[in-house]
Amino acid sequence: MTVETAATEETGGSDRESRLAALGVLAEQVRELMDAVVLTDVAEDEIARVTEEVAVLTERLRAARRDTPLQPEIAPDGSFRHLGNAVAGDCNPYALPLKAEVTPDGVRAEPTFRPMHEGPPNSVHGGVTAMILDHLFGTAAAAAGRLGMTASLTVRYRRPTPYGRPLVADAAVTRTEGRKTWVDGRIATPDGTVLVEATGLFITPTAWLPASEEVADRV
Ligand SMILES: CCCCC/C=C\C/C=C\C/C=C\C/C=C\CCCC(=O)SCCNC(=O)CCNC(=O)[C@H](O)C(C)(C)COP(=O)(O)OP(=O)(O)OC[C@H]1O[C@@H](n2cnc3c(N)ncnc32)[C@H](O)[C@@H]1OP(=O)(O)O
Repeated sequence: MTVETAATEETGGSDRESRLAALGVLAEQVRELMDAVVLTDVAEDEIARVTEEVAVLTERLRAARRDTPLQPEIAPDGSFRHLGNAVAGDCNPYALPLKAEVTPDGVRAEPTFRPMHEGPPNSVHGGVTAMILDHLFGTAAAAAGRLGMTASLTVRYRRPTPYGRPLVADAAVTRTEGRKTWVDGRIATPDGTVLVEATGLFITPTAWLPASEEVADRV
């Protein structure tokens, strides 16, 4: 696997960056739209009118399209980014997007879930929290120079996870063996009450071994 480097200033990189920033703003607006859909209580005829308008906007965006979402790349500032990713991608409305920071122990994030992530009444779907931990764990492995695919993820749900308020998530590599990397982590409230905890096994595909070293310092 190779990770492309985003275009430089000389090759029109700033135009591309400006477009990507605009796409990020659009994606965030669509997240607002998704929450508005799950919470709306407007009348049926208004729902029908809004649906028509959204259909028109969908066709406008389809006027020019790529074959895939934006792929992993090295940003102009040298950091790794995957703007089309379903968890961390700024340009993917499905993404939270998760912002992970590397710490001396592993990685850390402050996710805030949204009403659209509803699972059990008034709390976040367990598949969504598992997905966030999966990605955070992959980031911890990558930051340790061990970029991998999830081979298994064991999740323990301790308390219902609320949406609408900032939580704390962290992850750290606990063991390595050849191409295998084990990661532990959790999502908790800011005062330390554990909501979800998990253990993951990540395996570095042989083809990813060179990219693994390249990406480590850029996470
Ligand atoms: C995803 C983003 C990629 C972008 C990368 C670019 C830059 C990244 C920078 C930062 C990244 C930040 C975060 C994102 C990273 C990841 C987070 C999201 C991760 C995902 O969302 S990812 C999707 C779900 N994931 C899959 O879609 C995997 C499908 N699967 C496979 O692709 C293969 O299955 C694979 C590669 C797992 C193994 O394939 P392989 O051929 O390399 O392995 P092989 O068979 O040789 O086995 C070698 C040894 O592992 C043992 N072993 C194998 N599988 C095992 C299992 N499941 N459980 C327990 N042990 C297992 C064997 O028993 C043997 O053990 P032993 O050596 O002891 O005998």
